[in-house]
Amino acid sequence: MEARITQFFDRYIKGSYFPEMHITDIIEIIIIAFLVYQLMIWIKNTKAWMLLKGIVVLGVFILLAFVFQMHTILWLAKNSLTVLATVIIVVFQPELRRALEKLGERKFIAAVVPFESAKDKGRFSEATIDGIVEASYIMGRAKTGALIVVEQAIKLTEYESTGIRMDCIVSSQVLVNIFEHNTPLHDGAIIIRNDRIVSATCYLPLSDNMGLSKDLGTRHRAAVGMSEVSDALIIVVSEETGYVSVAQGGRLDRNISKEKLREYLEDIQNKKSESRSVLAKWKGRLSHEKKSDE
Ligand SMILES: Nc1ncnc2c1ncn2[C@@H]1O[C@H](COP(=O)(O)OP(=O)(O)OP(=O)(O)O)[C@@H](O)[C@H]1O
Repeated sequence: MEARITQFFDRYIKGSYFPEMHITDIIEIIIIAFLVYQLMIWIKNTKAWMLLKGIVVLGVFILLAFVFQMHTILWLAKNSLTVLATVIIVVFQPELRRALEKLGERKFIAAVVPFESAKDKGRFSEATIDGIVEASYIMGRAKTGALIVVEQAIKLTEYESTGIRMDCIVSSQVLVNIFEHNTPLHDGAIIIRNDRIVSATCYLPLSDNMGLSKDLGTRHRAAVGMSEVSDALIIVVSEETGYVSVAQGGRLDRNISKEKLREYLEDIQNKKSESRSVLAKWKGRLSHEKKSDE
C-alpha cells in the first residue's frame, strides 16, 4: 500500500511544478476571481450574453478551419479581429458606459472616498415615500397607468430634458393628478430627484431584454430599460391590471405589495443617508483634528 502511494506521488506529484505563493498572489487571485465573476454576471444580464454565444460559435468555426487548414478563412479571421473589437465597443457602448458608471456609483465610491457624497445635499424624506406609496396604490386601484423614476446617484439630466420641466414637492395628490387620463402631463414618465418632481412626460429608453414577458407593453419595457442604463428605481403602475411593479438593475419585480414598495424606497433612502452620515463623520473628524492642532 505504502509503496503504491509513494509510486503515485513519484509519478504525479513529485514532477509537478508548484510555484512559490505569496500573500499578494492570493490577493491577486481573489481580485481576478471577483472581476471574472462580475464580468460573467454583467454578460448574463445584458445582450452581451447573445454576443458571447455568437463568439463561441465563431470560435468553433475558426477552430475547425484551423484543424482542416483552411487558409483563406484563417486569414480573414485574423484580419477582421481589430474590426470586430471596434464593432463590439460601438454596439455595446451603452452597456460599457453603464458598467463604468456602476464603478463610480456612490455606494462603491463612498466606502473608499467618503467626500464623494458632498454633492448630495437633497433629502429623500418619509413624506416623499408616503406620497409615492399612497399614490401608486390609489392609481393601481383606479387602473391609471403611471411611470415614476426615482433618481439615485446617476444624474438623469439627459432624460429629464426629454420632458416638461417641473419643480414640485412630491405628494400623493400631485402624483395622482399628473397621471390622470387626458391631462397634458400624464403621458410618459416623471423623474423624482430627492423630494421634488423635476420633470414630467419624459421619454425613457426601451429595454431589448428578450426575457421579459410578452404580455408586458412599452411602459414596462421603458421602466426596465431605464433601470438598465442607470441606478434609478422605477415604479410602474399598469393601466391594464392595476399592478404596481418595480424595476431596478435591469430586473422587474411585478405586482408587489404596498409594504414591499415601501421597503424598496426605504432601501434607497437609507443608502442616501448612509453616505451622508459617512460625510458627516468625516467632516466631524476633520474639524476635531483641526481643533486639536490649534
Ligand atoms: N419609452 C417610453 N418612455 C416613457 N413612457 C413610455 C414609453 N413608452 C411607453 N410609455 C408610456 O406607456 C404608455 C403605453 O403603455 P403600454 O400599454 O404600451 O404599456 P404596458 O407595459 O402594457 O402598460 P399597461 O399595463 O399600463 O398597459 C404610453 O402611453 C406612455 O405613457
